[in-house]
Amino acid sequence: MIGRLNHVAIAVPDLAAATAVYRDTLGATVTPATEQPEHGVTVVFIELPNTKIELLEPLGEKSPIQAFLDRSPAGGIHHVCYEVDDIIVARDKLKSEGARVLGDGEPKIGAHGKPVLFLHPKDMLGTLVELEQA
Ligand SMILES: CC[C@@H](C(=O)O)C(=O)SCCNC(=O)CCNC(=O)[C@H](O)C(C)(C)COP(=O)(O)OP(=O)(O)OC[C@H]1O[C@@H](n2cnc3c(N)ncnc32)[C@H](O)[C@@H]1OP(=O)(O)O
Ligand SMILES: [Co+2]
Repeated sequence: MIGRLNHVAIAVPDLAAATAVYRDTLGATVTPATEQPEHGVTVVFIELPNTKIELLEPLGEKSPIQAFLDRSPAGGIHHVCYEVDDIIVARDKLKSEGARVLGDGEPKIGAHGKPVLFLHPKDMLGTLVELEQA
């Protein structure tokens, strides 16, 4: 059911400093920072030849990544994002097999303008999984 690895996300306490590491130290191509108020994060994408790295900084009072950063103040790998052809078909199959879909269970529009959903890390081998419609 899952297809390409769309991105690996890293939660960071300081987005500008993290972007500089990828741009200046690692020599990668980076996108401008974009606020995603519906998701409670500000995002920079690092464009690699075969996938992307998504740097995430908390935005607003109720950011979903704040508790993660409280536990790991230096930051760390937060989620992986896989592409699926049909996010509703994928969601319903996963739910029927007992996986918990986070939030109200309905897709939101993600950073690439496509529908996304998140699966609880306790149902996915301790890893938060994002699904993005291809
Ligand atoms: C920019 C848009 C979009 C895109 O297009 O790419 C994005 O990527 S948005 C990214 C941010 N949005 C989200 O992460 C939404 C989904 N996440 C959530 O709803 C929450 O973060 C969460 C997964 C429910 C966790 O919230 P938290 O407040 O940390 O909950 P708990 O404290 O109850 O944690 C429960 C349990 O799970 C462990 N945990 C939490 N986060 C992670 C994680 N990222 N990876 C692995 N494990 C995680 C946490 O440690 C707890 O474990 P125990 O202590 O053993 O119970
Ligand atoms: Co993501």
